[in-house]
Amino acid sequence: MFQILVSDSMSSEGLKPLLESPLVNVVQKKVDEAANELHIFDALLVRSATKVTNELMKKMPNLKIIGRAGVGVDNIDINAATKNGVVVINSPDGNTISTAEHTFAMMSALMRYIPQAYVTVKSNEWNRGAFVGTELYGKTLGIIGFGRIGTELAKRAQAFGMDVIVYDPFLTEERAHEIGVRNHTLDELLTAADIITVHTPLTKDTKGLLGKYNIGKTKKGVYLINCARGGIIDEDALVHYLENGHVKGAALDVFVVEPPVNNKLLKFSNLIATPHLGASTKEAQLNVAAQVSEQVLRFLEGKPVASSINLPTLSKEVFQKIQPFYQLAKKMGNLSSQFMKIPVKEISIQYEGSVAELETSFITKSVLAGFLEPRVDTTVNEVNAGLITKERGITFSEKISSNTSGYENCLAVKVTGNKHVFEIKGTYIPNYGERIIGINDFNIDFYPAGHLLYIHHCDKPGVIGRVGQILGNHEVNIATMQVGRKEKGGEAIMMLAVDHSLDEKVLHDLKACDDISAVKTFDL
Ligand SMILES: NC(=O)c1ccc[n+]([C@@H]2O[C@H](COP(=O)([O-])OP(=O)(O)OC[C@H]3O[C@@H](n4cnc5c(N)ncnc54)[C@H](O)[C@@H]3O)[C@@H](O)[C@H]2O)c1
Ligand SMILES: O=C(O)CC[C@@H](O)C(=O)O
Repeated sequence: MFQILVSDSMSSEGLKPLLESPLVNVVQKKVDEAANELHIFDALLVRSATKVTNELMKKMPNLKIIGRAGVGVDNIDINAATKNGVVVINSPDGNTISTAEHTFAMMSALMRYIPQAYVTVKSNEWNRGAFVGTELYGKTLGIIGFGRIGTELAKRAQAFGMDVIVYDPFLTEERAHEIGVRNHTLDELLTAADIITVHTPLTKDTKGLLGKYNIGKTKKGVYLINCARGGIIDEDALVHYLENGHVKGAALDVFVVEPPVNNKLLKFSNLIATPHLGASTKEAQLNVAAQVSEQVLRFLEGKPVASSINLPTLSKEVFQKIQPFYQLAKKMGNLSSQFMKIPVKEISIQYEGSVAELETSFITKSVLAGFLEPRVDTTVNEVNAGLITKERGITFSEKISSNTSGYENCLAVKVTGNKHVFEIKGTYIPNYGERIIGINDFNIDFYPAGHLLYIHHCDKPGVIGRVGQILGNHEVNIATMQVGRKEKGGEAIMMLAVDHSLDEKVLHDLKACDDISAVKTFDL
């Protein structure tokens, strides 16, 4: 019989599939309370309170699967789970509606001073003049991050007669059109919206997305809402703009540190807050617990699971053969995504030579996982990449090519957006490693790892020297440098590996250089 530890509070209705199964025994205890019996458990079910660290996993040698009843897996050390051979699953859409509704409730409460007014009535005050609110009707709601929750929120706001504009660099026009919203640039949204709400994952691109500079571009009197992850709205910047009155009010369900300790934001009467309650409804808790219970049971019965976010489902032997290509594919997908920071409609992958004889569908999923990684909240892997790609309105295809590029094996990825196409080619050379051998029409040869700097320039004497000079002036050390061109004196590209990530000032100086038409950086 399998032993299951449920360490955070979960809906017992949702846990029914496990509680009623003759295959498993369910123990509902906090990890600390189960300290002496941790070694017996095959599965661990958590919400966000239990921190699943490598140390905890080491105390659970029988552990096979961790089920997260919710979306974010930031409380689980996924890398350690993968290394320890533990599958991690989550329930990506079980709490979407609840979180969208909570955001809507926060917006209404914010604009009508409901929490502030409630406190005064309970203190026997009757001060109607102090709480003159603002209608939602006719206001422009700016949604940053238009995934599952952003979409549900938009539908509700439209029903209230709000004008909804969105910013999501990965949203396709078709999908925006389907839901009846307009996708804008971030600057357009910031200057046009009366209320701005964020629904992105917390990534290196979204951390502090609404910081001092960007909030400074918003309308005076703007309202800001964060029911996604603490830190997407920079907390110090928000203090600054609440203090000077530029931001009229803010609503937060999430904080950088939870529970917040000595947080200056809490002193503002025009800031309303809830203790991470987005997913706290009976329905959401039932959904997420039921989804996770069913998947855990399937897994323990040896059946495939749908929402695994870390481990592949191949046999060890097959996996070993494709592992080098799997890593190359992931990096190529990731580079494509970083090159094309715009909506994408289609991804096609072409296989040539010996790689074409392997299990290419798995390598394709690895390209997709690498592509999605910078764009989504949960860890994407070969198990869920296809599904998430389709959910994002992106089609994908693979083809075996009879081309001969001169390499023993070659992988080509083509990413198509509305106006732009990006192509990248790679190969794996045994005992030598992964190489990127083509970018768009340029032949090049570099190792895809670390901090990379890409420059599109004119093939003229002195350009490479000026690049070296600028990097030197900024104390940036160049590890390697490769150049590719189509013809003498024409367009050319260079790819440099540098010792650390580059800041805006370096990029600014490079972009200001004559004969340089594009500069991009990548961290792999
Ligand atoms: N408060 C809560 O209790 C609660 C509950 C559920 C989810 N969440 C959080 O809400 C967030 C959104 O969840 P979801 O299920 O809608 O996720 P999702 O993955 O469906 O949507 C996220 C969207 O953000 C977009 N995005 C990524 N990077 C971006 C960027 N730099 N700029 C603009 N958009 C960007 C993606 O394209 C995607 O469309 C997550 O952080 C999740 O953890 C909070
Ligand atoms: O467990 C919770 O209530 C929080 C869930 C939420 O933040 C999520 O990411 O799904």
